[in-house]
Amino acid sequence: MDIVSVNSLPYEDFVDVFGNVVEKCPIVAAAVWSRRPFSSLADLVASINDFIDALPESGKEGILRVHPDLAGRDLQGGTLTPESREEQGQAGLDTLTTAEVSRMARLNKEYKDHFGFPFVICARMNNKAKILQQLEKRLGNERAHERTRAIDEVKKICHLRLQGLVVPDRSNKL
Ligand SMILES: NC(=O)N[C@H]1NC(=O)NC1=O
Repeated sequence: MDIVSVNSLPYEDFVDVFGNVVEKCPIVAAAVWSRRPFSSLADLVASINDFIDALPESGKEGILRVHPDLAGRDLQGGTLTPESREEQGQAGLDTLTTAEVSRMARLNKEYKDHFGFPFVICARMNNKAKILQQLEKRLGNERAHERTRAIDEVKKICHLRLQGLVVPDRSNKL
């Protein structure tokens, strides 16, 4: 879809198409619809990022809390969103050894117990080794810093999901 078509979508269709660019947060798409027309894909990305940045810290933590664990119960039970399933698969999280699954589960729990939200990282920009390494490293961060770090990852995931939905603008190709 090009940006002209994006701008012509009624809000119901806009939310159907973009409702999961931020995992399980269709309210983000519903909110930014009123910021149309978008001049480009980059403008749509910026509008979503601005909306997220303007949320209170509790809202940002809410966004983090609806993310599924990496290599967690939803992956094993087949209840991930299609987007998350694809991303976790690309990072190799669906082919972990039993020992790796246990290690991931232990670290995910430790992280969640410590921060009160799940560990979030853009799986497609990483692989299982890097994800485990980052999980251990970020456990040592101060809470406010880590919340910002995790929201930055949400933005990266969102950007890649949007790139899969909106064709680049013609002006960018010239
Ligand atoms: N917990 C977590 O990071 N989940 C997300 N990461 C990603 O790339 N897709 C997700 O669902």
